[in-house]
Amino acid sequence: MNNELQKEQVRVNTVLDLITDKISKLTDETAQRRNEVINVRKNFWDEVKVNTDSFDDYLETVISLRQQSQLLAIGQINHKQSSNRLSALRRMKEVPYFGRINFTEEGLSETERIYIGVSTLMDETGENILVYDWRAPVSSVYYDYPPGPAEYDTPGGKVNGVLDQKWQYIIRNGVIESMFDTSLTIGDEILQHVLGKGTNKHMRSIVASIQKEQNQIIRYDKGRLLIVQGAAGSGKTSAALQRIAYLLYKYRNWIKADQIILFSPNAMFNNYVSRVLPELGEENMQQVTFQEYLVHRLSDAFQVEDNYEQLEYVLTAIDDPTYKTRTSSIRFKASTRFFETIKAYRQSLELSGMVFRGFKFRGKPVVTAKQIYERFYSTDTSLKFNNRLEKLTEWLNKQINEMEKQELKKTWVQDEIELLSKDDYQKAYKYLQKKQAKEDSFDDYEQETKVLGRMVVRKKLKPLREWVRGLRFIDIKGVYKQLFSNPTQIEQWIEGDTPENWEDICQLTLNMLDEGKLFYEDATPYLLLKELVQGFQSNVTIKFVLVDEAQDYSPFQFEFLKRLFPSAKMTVLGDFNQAIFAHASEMGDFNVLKGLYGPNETKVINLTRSYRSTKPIVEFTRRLIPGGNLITPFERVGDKPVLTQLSNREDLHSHIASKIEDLKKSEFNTIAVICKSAEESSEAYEALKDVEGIKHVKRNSVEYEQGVVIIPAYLAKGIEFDAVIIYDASAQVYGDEHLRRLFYTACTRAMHQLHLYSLGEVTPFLHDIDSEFLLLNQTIVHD
Ligand SMILES: Nc1ncnc2c1ncn2[C@@H]1O[C@H](COP(=O)(O)OP(=O)(O)OP(=O)(O)O)[C@@H](O)[C@H]1O
Repeated sequence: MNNELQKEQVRVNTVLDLITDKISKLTDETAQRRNEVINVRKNFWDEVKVNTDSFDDYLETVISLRQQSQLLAIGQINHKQSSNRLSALRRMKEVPYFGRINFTEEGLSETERIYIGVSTLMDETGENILVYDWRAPVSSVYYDYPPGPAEYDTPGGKVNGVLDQKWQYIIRNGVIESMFDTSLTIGDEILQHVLGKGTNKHMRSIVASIQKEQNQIIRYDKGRLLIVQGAAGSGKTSAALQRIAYLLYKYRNWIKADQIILFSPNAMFNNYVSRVLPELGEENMQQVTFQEYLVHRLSDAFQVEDNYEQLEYVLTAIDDPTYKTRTSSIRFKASTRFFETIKAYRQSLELSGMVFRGFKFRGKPVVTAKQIYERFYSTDTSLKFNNRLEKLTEWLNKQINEMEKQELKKTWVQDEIELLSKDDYQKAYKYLQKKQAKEDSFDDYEQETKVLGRMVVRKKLKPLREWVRGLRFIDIKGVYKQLFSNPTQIEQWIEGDTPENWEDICQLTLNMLDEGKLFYEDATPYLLLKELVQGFQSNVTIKFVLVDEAQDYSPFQFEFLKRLFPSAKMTVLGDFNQAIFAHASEMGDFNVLKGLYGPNETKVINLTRSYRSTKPIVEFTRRLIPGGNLITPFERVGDKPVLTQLSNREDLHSHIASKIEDLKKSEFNTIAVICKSAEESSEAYEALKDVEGIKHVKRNSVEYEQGVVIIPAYLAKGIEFDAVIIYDASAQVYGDEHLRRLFYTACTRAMHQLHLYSLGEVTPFLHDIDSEFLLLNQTIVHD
């Protein structure tokens, strides 16, 4: 052991002793606080005197209740703080820190050694920092600078200085396994160390090896919108999660984890990333999929198609007679042009065209749709649309009031009074007693009948009033349908030409709506139109929104998110080379998004270095896409991808099965057989189900499975596997140019090994790839 290492080990030992000591004290303290909370809970009602006889007694009861609740809340906060601190110390006991900088602040003569770890650690006096949290302002120097002049931002302004040395440590169980002077060594040993290992069941934090450009993403907090465009495996998701941890640290007094929301592609991905924040000592943010939100808002009116159902259709239903119509419809309905059309359509509703529903009471019309229409369009058009709707609501309520008076006189009311329950009579009696106290005299019987009658009628009218309050008299489905009911009328709202196959699109849409179904491509436009008409629902408590796999969202959906979260800053992360949905061509890059909050509020960061896969895999995958030469592989050795061409399905399955067995022997944690679609996955599973432990991942799978899985490419998005087998890379399966990005997405899931199989002629995507980058296992016929 060299001298420097020995000295550093001594420091590690001292720090660990201190941590052990703190853990032991804090364990007692936490237990004590826990007992305090339990005691308050147990004795809660003993300390509260419940007495509501007089107003003073009531007041006293409320005060003592409030005091007890406060005591409980304080106890719970104290307990949570000490138990959080305890978990942080326990984490530090394994790895107290991972980095160090020697930094000399301008104007000071002394060079300070700043050690960086997952959390702050003070010495016994509480005055000196032994370890700085990775999110502390000074820690950014570690991630941002090579030795030389350096600076960092603090709330009080910039601090300048000189970074003399930068060290990285690998500490396991309290022992320094290795330490590197990163200013001297070439390459990044920590990265090599981390990336060389196999996959984990859950994504891990990258705190010890955040790269400079990733650090920019993590710490950016200026404009409303941060756009991250990054190659496959460049650490977009990792940086997004570190960013959340950073925001929770920086704004710890202002925001809580549930004020941050991450939009992710599916439930399995949620499960895959669920450990990163707890590992960093933070609570998880809210995680949702856009689909979940759509279902939440629309499922009482429609059966909403799922985004993967739509994709599966696009991938497999080529022979369907309406295929062309449907795909044009998907592209058009996701476009900015359709968004503008909807806005223009909504504008036209100011003058005419709203669709209303009349309503009946006891089988007789109260107001007809025609009357509502006439009333609405007789209001002053200079008023705002929603004010006009308010006025209409008032008018409708008046109609109900009028009717209430008329109904009171009718015989059905008497019949209903007789059917009233004891409780109802009691209520009427109490009401009358109160009234009697105010008024000198009245006719008991007559009054009672009136009160009971009103009670009956009001109860019956309640649903109607709620109906009006919920603006259900607006037939939103009818308003949306109207947009498609006459194919030529779109000309008045659309800019430029009518979309391709428009007449057929209209018919297809109407058919679906009549069946009570909403295609995925219709869901956001429908919801947007609904909100443009009825007023927007918004959530102002959310302060940060992060959208991962953002290339799969349409500009429409972003517009929607912006309106839904008006107080939030947005981070959008994506890669257009992995845009796999049929509407993808509508947004070839994120430039459209610059208009969302305006260029001054928008920052774009590009990530071009790919960390997930070994160098030979990246050398291959980057050749699959245009502009792939801009992607730089991280220097990690490995085997070249291999292509095996087979002429019949039995051979294909036996080769894949034996490859899986070989890979299992290499002790890889995760091996994925990636298919084009769910349909192909089912086929592959049927043929390979005898492979021991093989699992079939479907749309509704929640757990990210280890071992061997068969999975459609679109579900494998965002996650990674030690070894990937492309089930069938033939021209038959990946013949169409629009599948290039899906194919690229599938191949880029591999960390260490990539094996491609092809049944017959190979996909044209591989034709131009030199055998230097893709080893051929069998003879391939090149065109
Ligand atoms: N700075 C880093 N240090 C260590 N590992 C890293 C770093 N950056 C990325 N990685 C690793 O690279 C892999 C890919 O990262 P991640 O999934 O975040 O990339 P991505 O850009 O979201 O990929 P994709 O778009 O393909 O889903 C992960 O295993 C991650 O841990």
